[in-house]
Amino acid sequence: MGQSVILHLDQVSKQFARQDVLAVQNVTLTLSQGDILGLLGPSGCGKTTLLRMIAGFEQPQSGIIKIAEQVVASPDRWLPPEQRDVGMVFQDYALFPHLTVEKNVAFGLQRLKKKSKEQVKQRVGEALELVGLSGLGSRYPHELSGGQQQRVALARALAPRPALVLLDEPLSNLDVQVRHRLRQELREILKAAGTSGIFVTHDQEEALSISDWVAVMRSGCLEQCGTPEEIYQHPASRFVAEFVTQANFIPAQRRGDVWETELGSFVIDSNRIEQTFNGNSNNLEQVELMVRQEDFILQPDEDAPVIIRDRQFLGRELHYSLQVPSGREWVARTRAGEALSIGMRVHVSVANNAVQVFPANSKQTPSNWKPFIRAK
Ligand SMILES: Nc1ncnc2c1ncn2[C@@H]1O[C@H](COP(=O)(O)OP(=O)(O)OP(=O)(O)O)[C@@H](O)[C@H]1O
Repeated sequence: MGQSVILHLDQVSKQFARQDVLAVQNVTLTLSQGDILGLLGPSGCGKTTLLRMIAGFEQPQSGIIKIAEQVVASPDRWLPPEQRDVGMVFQDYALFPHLTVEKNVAFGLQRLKKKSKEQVKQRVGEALELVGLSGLGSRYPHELSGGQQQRVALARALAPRPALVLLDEPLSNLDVQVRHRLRQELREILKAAGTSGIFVTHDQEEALSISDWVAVMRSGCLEQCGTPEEIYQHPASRFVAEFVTQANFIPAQRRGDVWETELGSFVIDSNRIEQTFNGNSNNLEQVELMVRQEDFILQPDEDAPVIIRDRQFLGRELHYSLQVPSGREWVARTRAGEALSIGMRVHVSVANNAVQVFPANSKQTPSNWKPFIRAK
């Protein structure tokens, strides 16, 4: 990460009243100045609760939260949201309908004392320019598109130049094209402002494309935190692999140094397997090999046992559902070119033998387990 630390969470937990399980459990993480963190995970995993604790809308049961070196929540200290130097952007924009764009943005500056009218005007102008809305200051929210309204919300959060901007599913109310465009803009705006940001999403692609760091949550816990590339290429658990990469898992049986699968055999160096399973691989007979959708290579072959059950055309890509003799279904993704027909038999191989080994049939990955990547 960069230099100075903007946010530090130490063992932060939260349990809501009348709930048996913790909504957030012992989360520890650090974010550096200027970095963007995506909080990713399925519905109910605790993303919003964690964000709200950082913002000051929820109080943790235990743990410490520091923003820009200042303790904002701990067992004996609590700062309300307005004293935390954070900006917040909500999913539904939360603009004041009766105020113009300028006044909405200026509202964010109210808590900054000793600002003259001119200074407020200048800050509002700068914030609107940053989000590309100069010239629209006298409009009302209902005179703007959804994407423009969300940019006003972003300008309002950025105008006071907070240490940190927190965004709760900021793009999820927008239609897909605007969402894709604003994704890139959001990153550029935060980078141009030099502001650190944390945004919550359950959209893998969104998290990977906007963030410098991605934190994947599961049942209140942090399952993995890393760069988008690390998360995608080296998922630390089967949960992350399934949630982020939507990879295929193929059972493999040991025959000496060779692992046999429905796809054929893979030679995997036994030292690496030892490392992967922390020296507990002696009696290991079965594993699962993870193959990412884009690493499958499909070739028409009348004698092959794999059949194309379905095909989806997605513009630049084709998605194939593959039916294999065991009854499992795999998914392959190829660049759109000559499409293979539904019902066709195909020989399936793996590009560069890029498989990753996971414990067999284990949705619950042991905590001391490290993934093994076959060299590409
Ligand atoms: N105010 C509350 N009172 C009681 N339980 C709550 C409250 N807010 C959230 N929860 C529970 O805490 C857990 C985590 O919720 P949270 O909203 O943080 O999840 P999330 O990952 O943001 O989900 P989503 O993506 O659906 O918004 C859930 O089980 C939820 O039902």
